[in-house]
Amino acid sequence: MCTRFTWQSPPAASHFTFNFRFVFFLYFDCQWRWKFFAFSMNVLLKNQQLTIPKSIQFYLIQSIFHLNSLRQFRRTAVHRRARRTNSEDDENNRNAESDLERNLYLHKSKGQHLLTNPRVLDKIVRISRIQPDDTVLEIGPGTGNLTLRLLEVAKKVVAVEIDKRMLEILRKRVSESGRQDKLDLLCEDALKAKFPQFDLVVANIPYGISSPLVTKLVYGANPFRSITFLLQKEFARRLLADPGDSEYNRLAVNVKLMAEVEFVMDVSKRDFLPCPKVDSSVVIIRPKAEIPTVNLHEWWAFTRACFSNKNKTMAAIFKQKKKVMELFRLSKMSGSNGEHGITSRNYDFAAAAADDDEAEEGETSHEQSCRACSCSEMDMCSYMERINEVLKANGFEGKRPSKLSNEELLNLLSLLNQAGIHFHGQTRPQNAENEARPAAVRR
Ligand SMILES: C[S@@+](CC[C@H](N)C(=O)[O-])C[C@H]1O[C@@H](n2cnc3c(N)ncnc32)[C@H](O)[C@@H]1O
Repeated sequence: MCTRFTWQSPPAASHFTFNFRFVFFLYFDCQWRWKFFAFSMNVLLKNQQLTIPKSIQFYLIQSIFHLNSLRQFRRTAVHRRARRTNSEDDENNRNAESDLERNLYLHKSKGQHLLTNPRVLDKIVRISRIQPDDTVLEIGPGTGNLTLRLLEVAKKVVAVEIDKRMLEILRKRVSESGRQDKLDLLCEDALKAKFPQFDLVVANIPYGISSPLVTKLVYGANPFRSITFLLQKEFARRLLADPGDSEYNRLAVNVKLMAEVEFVMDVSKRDFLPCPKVDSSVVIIRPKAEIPTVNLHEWWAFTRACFSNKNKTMAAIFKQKKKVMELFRLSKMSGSNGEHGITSRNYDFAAAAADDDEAEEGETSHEQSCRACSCSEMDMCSYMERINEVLKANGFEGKRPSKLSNEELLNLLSLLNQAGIHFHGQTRPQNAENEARPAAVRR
């Protein structure tokens, strides 16, 4: 049996529906969701045969006009604000933008959002306190909106850019300014490049490489005075987080060991071309005057173990058989790595940071650990027991990594090391000469 569907004409249009259609047409130049909303309301009210008093109809029409003009006003204001600057800035930005329109397709995958607000650019340069004899490292110069300003105040700028098309535009703009002798350009991936000596870093970086790049600089071999970075707002908040904050995480812990992070300002997404989906923040990272004496490989492995479950208690973290087995495997494995001579100089912390971002999502499987570990069940149990004894004896059992300060974490690591528990085989006493040394020094 089949049911026949017959179309029945809708009830005669009431006075209201006529007016509501008018409202619908007023919305015609608005976004699709408003159109959809107006259309659904029209159908709904028509089928219900509802009538709405004339005063409310009038009010509705008025609000739509009001909304439209507000939106228009906001668009104009943002546009005007982005352009408000002195004439030279205007000229430079216009040239770059017209170059872009003619030649460039901006790749979101490479984080190509150019900072166009001159007031923000000026402030970034001002707060970086660049001296006339400084060499500045800039990662991702793009078309050079920031580079041109850096060249005005620094002795030299070393710019590392992955996109050749950007470099062409940058070269052209810099030679027009007559400062090409002060600029060294490297067409490379900043994560793989070997940076020459520099005094400080100032950059609006591609947000996709924030974590390994910060790690590479803070744990790298180049001493620096400060790093001024424009970062995604959420990432900046994570860097700035303190123990107990919901954003507190392993990256903050590792960076805070070596450096201090200071918030400078938030930057609206409307200050970029093209406009990204997220807001940004400027932060300054300065190396600590005194860095605790700790083996960085050991610290790295320890914080990795703690922060993969940062809200569990320490006892719960180190009771997970899979986790402890993984630790035991790593400590054995890196013991053998010592023969290959991993030292702070050649250990790639940036690559490890990139790996860790993924590792926090999923760990090695139980079977993988067992296979790689090749240890007896008894060895493993005694390792686990020793960890738990130290936690209990020193009151760390019920504490959560996300609430512990770096001092407390350092203390716990030292207690565990004293009890013969190492998270990275290379750090055992016989390899003490491999002690990792931080590159960050205050100058
Ligand atoms: C957010 S844009 C900043 C552009 C410019 N500094 C500005 O503020 O207008 C990031 C720039 O970094 C470049 N970039 C992306 N990934 C990179 C990488 N791995 N190494 C070096 N540069 C990279 C992009 O091509 C782009 O020009």
